[in-house]
Amino acid sequence: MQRYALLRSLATFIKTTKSVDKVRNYDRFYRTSQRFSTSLKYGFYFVTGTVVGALGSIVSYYCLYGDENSKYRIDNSDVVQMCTLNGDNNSKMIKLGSFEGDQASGSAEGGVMNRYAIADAVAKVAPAVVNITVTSEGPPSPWLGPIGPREVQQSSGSGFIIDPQGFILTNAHVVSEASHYTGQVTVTLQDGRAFPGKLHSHDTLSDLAIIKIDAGQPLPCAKLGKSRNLRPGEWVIALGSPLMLANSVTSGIVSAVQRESYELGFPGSSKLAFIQTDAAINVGNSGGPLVNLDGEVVGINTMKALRSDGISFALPIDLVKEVVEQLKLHGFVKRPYLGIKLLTLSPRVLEELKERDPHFPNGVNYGVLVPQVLPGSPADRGGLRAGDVIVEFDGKPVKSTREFLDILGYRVDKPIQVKIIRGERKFMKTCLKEGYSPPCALIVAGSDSCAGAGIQADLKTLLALGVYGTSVVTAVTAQNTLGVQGIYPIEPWFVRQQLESILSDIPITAVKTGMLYSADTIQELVLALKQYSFGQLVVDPVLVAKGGQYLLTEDALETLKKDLFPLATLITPNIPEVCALIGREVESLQDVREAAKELLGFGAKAVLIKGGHNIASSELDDSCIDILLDSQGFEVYARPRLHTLNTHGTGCTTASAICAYLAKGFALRDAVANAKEYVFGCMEHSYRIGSGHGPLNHGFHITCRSDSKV
Ligand SMILES: Nc1ncnc2c1ncn2[C@@H]1O[C@H](COP(=O)(O)OP(=O)(O)O)[C@@H](O)[C@H]1O
Ligand SMILES: Cc1ncc(COP(=O)(O)O)c(N)n1
Repeated sequence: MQRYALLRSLATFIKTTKSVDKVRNYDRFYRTSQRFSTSLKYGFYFVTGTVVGALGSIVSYYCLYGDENSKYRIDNSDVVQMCTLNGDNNSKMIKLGSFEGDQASGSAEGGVMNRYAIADAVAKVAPAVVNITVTSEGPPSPWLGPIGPREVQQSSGSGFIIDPQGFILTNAHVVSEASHYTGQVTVTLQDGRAFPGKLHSHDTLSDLAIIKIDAGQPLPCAKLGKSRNLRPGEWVIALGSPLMLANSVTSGIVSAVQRESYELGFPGSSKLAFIQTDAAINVGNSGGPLVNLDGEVVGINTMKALRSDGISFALPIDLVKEVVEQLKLHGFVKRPYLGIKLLTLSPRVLEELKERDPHFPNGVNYGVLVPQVLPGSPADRGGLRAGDVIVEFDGKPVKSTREFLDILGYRVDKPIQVKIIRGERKFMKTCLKEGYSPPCALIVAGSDSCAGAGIQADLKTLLALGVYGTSVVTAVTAQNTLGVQGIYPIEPWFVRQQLESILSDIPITAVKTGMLYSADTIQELVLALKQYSFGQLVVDPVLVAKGGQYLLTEDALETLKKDLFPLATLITPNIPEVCALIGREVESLQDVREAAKELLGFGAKAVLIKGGHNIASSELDDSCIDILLDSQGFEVYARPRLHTLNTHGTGCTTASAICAYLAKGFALRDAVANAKEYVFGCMEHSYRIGSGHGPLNHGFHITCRSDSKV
């Protein structure tokens, strides 16, 4: 009867608590996932929305050709044949891997699995597995508002003790969703003792959180194994509290060892690769351990696919260990940043590249291609260039982006040697692995007290697009949606002082200018730009506000054209500004094209004529057409005209959005296209504020609600 002993003791711990699911229910995000990955057959509920953020801009895959990692790695030879464990016959045994030591993989030669193999593994880890309940207040009653009683909400998930002093690991979503980290956490141990838990630290990107409890005595800990040793087909066990049933055990096999997050429809979070398992994982299992037959934790159960049985995902413990180390050290996770894009050179990709590009280096048989290096990034400073093929990273050969990312790891501020092939030559470069910091841009413009245009709009735009914005103020305006009531110019020498403060310290990769007000201020700006490196320059020649007030003195127009335009990557006049700059009217699209050619003559590399203002011609129908002229010729960007009064700051926002994309390393034409989409979204979701030309909604992707539409 021994085989049932553990099950009986487990049954005594099964408690029913009022609980809401905490396992990731992927169905809710099915549509979002589909947008990203049309090939996905299943719905997924992702770890957190923020996953698609910072890391994606750090090192991201070019998935044009797919990746060899995206193929299922299960291979028949890896799957161990099982016989049933039914009956009381101890002699019914199957051979399975020994999993001992630091071998890269278990082997069927090494050990024997008996009927208690799973129960024995469970016994080792079960005392460290906990149930986590979060109690929080629900939203205010729709009838009584803040004065009414609030419903008490409870949610529950799993976790496990990793330190005898009471540190417990779980998923961040177990403790965040219901409560935004403000609810009360209760941790119930396997023996039924319950303690209040405190959130020690969390990392939403990897969906991990550490909870601390004070039990007054050392607690049993789970032993952490190595996920890199896992093999498809290997037995694994999931422990936790599915559907409120605390101390539940399920088992299955590893279905895939490295299910990349982009395969699940989560682009950007390229560092995450999950263990896929068919062990039954249900709502409430989130944060619980996935364990090997040695009773060692190899993963954290994090999410499951709906519309299918037995497709669940766990965060690999090797990644978890690195995150936990940082969480314990700093309370947050510093992620290494190099600033490159990567493409695995699989045999198929190599063949295609060699066919397409006669200059592709002959000697390359494997490696990772660098299609883009972000300007000013650690990789750029280390000497990496677009087109390089990385063949060795930190002394280890690299054949895929996954191998590259695994070597990159989580530690920052460490120099790392990169062996590359460039053309027919091999080079060794050293890059410093730095913590991620966003690209930095500088805005030189006037302040708009109404905050729809000027410096305020520009900074909001940069923030919304993931760029760190700095500012030099040229003038302060008293302004609202009806017009500009007053202008207080900043002395040019003080504009210069602001410029020096920023350009001498912050690594600026793009500058945008708006209202410059006077010729003297333009001169100071030109001098500073000639003295410091600043990347790309977008000049929005702000001449007149929407209400008709002049934002540039008359004598400054010539200085703008003669001295500033020649330094510009792009100038972005609207139609009235074009007329003022070339001294004649434009009435048709043909006129606009002619004007663009003339404006390019002032020395900027490109000109974008913005089409928010109607021109006399009926050619435009009901569209807003912007026309770009650069060294490659004309490019047209068209969008339907939105019938809204909220156009305060459209020009500033367009130029600063282009500046943001340039700072992020986008090519000019892509920067313009993306900026146009962003401004359209800001306008489409703008609020009705003020009684004149209302501002845009620069944070529409954060605040967007159906009632926010005008
Ligand atoms: N009503 C509108 N509907 C859609 N897009 C618009 C509208 N008004 C302006 N835009 C777009 O906003 C950007 C800024 O253009 P514009 O309004 O001409 O600049 P400015 O604010 O300098 O006058 C352009 O991309 C333009 O096409
Ligand atoms: C300080 C300042 N700078 C620029 C503008 C132009 O605004 P728009 O983008 O609507 O042309 C403005 N109204 N105020």
